Amino acid sequence: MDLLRFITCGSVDDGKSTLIGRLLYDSKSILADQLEAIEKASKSRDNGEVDLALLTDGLRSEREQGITIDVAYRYFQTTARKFIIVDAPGHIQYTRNMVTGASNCQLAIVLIDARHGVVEQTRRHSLIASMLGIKHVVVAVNKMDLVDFSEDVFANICIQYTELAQKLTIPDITYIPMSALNGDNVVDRSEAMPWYEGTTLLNHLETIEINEDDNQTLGRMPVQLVIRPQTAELPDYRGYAGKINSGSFRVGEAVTVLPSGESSTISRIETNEQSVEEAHVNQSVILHLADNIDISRGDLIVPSANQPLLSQDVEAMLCWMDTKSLSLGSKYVLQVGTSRTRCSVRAIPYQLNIETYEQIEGIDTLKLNDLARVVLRTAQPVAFDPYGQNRANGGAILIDETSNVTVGALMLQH
Ligand SMILES: Nc1nc2c(ncn2[C@@H]2O[C@H](COP(=O)(O)OP(=O)(O)OP(=O)(O)O)[C@@H](O)[C@H]2O)c(=O)[nH]1
Repeated sequence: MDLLRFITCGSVDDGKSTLIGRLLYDSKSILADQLEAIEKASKSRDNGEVDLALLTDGLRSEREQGITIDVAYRYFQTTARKFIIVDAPGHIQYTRNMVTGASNCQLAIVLIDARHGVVEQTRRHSLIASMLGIKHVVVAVNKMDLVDFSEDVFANICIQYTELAQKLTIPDITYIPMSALNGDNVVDRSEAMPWYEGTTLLNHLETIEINEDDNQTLGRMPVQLVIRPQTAELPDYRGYAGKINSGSFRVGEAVTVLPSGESSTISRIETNEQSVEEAHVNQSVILHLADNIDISRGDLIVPSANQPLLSQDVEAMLCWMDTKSLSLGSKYVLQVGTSRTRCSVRAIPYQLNIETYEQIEGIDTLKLNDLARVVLRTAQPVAFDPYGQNRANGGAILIDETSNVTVGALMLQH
């Protein structure tokens, strides 16, 4: 059964927690004891109805403050698919959490309160989803019950969003009018909106085609470990273990090891202690090469016929995640896959205004949650693909050398 990982984002009070609760409740993914606990907790509230947001608001501090403060993950499953919900908080200061949560999602649900239409947060979340290469966005127009289930209100919001999306790169956008509170169009079709001919949210999540999103053509395997037992039984054993990030590899294929550029052919592929002829994306394998070449952790094995970029000058979109600002000229460690190298920030061509998408030039420092284009110079050449072509080998992080803290997320470009 395949897995869909999606993120939910919206402003505070758009109904994110209620929507997730409704999805779990109506798809019968809640355990009986959880339900009982929620029913009890709800009774002490105003009207005694089951408060679905309680299901979702897992963190104690969240309940104390009444807002979501960190990324939370929830799992559920239907007969069609397994799901991981990444629940990102709505607050402006938590852009970095959304970047963290969304980086490996295939789909984003952008919640819009039908009464308010597209707001600042809609622009911000959509920009981040687009930057992170999320191909599928569901615009969930929620609280339709508060606008009399009006088709006009829904249509206007679709127009507003389409306009915004023209400045972004989101290939697939689906609009669904719903009421998370009442359950309209979440799992069950709404009777209150007969004018809506589309599918329900859950049905959309269950049926959307995602397999083609994984990059099938660019074989990339970052070496995690060189295995050389050098025991009496296995005197010559030498394998390179790692997880295939994208594409596939087969026995007999000519490969190149980066950054050294040395070449060989694959002589054997092991997975689960079996030899296989071919291995694919997301499989953990041990590759054996016909020639003895110098390979260590952090190297990237790629097909000789289809190599990534290799450069010491790297451009990227950056989300700055540290409370300490970034300034021009600062030095960090750049990590791509398993490879690490030192780098300095050579230039900040522009910062992105997250609401208007304008490029602001002449910037020399970046604050927490800022998004900007940066130019880095690295100590060692870095092997990478442009993020837009291959998320798996085009995403990177910046690490502060002294604290070892991740301070930035990068989408590498040409
Ligand atoms: N009328 C109506 N109210 C809704 C609907 N969905 C959510 N609400 C209400 O809106 C309020 C906010 O809902 P939440 O689910 O807590 O909002 P949220 O977006 O998760 O907020 P945070 O997680 O704190 O960022 C609650 O009072 C919900 O009952 C809806 O479809 N219709």
